[in-house]
Amino acid sequence: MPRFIDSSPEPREPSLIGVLLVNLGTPQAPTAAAVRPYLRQFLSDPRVVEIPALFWQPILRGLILPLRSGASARKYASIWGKDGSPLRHWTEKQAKLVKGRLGMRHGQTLRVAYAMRYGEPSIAAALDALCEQGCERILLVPLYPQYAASTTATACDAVFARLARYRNQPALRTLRSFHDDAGYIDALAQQVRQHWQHEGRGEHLLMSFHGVPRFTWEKGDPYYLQCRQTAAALAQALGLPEGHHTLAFQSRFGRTEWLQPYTADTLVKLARSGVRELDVICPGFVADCLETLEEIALEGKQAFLNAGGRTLRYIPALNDSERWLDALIQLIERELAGWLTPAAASHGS
Ligand SMILES: C=CC1=C(C)c2cc3[nH]c(cc4nc(cc5[nH]c(cc1n2)c(C)c5CCC(=O)O)C(CCC(=O)O)=C4C)c(C)c3C=C
Ligand SMILES: [Fe+2]
Ligand SMILES: [Fe+2]
Repeated sequence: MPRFIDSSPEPREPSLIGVLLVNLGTPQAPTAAAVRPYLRQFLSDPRVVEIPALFWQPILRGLILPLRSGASARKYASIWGKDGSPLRHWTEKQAKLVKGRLGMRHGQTLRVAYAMRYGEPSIAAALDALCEQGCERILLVPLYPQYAASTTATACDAVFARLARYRNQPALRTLRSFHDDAGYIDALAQQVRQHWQHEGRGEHLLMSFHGVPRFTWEKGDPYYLQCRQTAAALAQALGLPEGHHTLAFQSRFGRTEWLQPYTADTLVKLARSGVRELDVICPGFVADCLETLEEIALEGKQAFLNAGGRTLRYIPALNDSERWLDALIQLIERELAGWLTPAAASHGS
């Protein structure tokens, strides 16, 4: 690989804008052989596991990967659809819908692509393709409502690292977070109301976010604060009184303390405190994935029932819902503002 990626000297289509949607990534198949390289890439990211590689790599390769790959693959198998991984399916669909909607308004000037931070399609390949098509301005949209170094920042890192190899770099903007965006909160509230209307309403709403180690908050990561702000805004939008909603953090990994309260403990506590019918939403995931469909809708439900609960209804992620697409388009157009008008207008026709 050359130090710099040189583009050909002929002029291309003038100044297009590229929108790159990025989500976490997923294995190619629900098998140990496919989960292993995915987990290796994911858990070797120093933004995700903040232990010096010298200590961590032997543990990861000698212990974690051999033990976890098979177990994780079985979990993936339980949620794998006819379209493969739900996370990939929904992300691809979101990109297609964004492309269609933005295309109607700015088709001449915009290109839309999606990529995964770990696995395929890679950020490097998607970025190269956008620049090959003539995009001289790129908007990066990490699909994480709440900013975390382990998600948003590492997606940006991967884009910056690829651009570091370019001779002729595009201009770049990044969407930092949208945890308190009115359109996003409205889309979540609508998702809950629709669920209440069609599936019935539980006595209590649990809002479960993916956890991160507690020390990341102490070191300045705004993730904890932003999750609390999202939860408060959603409870307010739904008019939920105090005592009828709870915030918790799921998916703990490793031995260090993570953000509390833990979702697993909270499910048991709620059941023991007499809640019989529980609704659960995971506002930090804009696409359904292993962590929602398996950890909450299957495992979490079982834990709640075992502790005395009667029903746990999982409220699907925003996926391809109308209001979420509206909100996403609005977020993108707001970020693109100075680029689209009047500059885009002069290229458009
Ligand atoms: C939504 C935000 C996410 C944050 C923050 C996050 C932090 C984080 N995750 C791990 C470890 C694992 N996460 C895994 C799956 C997974 N994580 C997210 C999102 C966030 N992670 C998603 C969307 C998914 C699902 C992917 C899919 O294919 O559906 C996994 C893999 C599955 C497993 O083996 O359990 C691990 C491992 C850490 C350590 C971390 C913060 C430090
Ligand atoms: Fe995760
Ligand atoms: Fe998990």
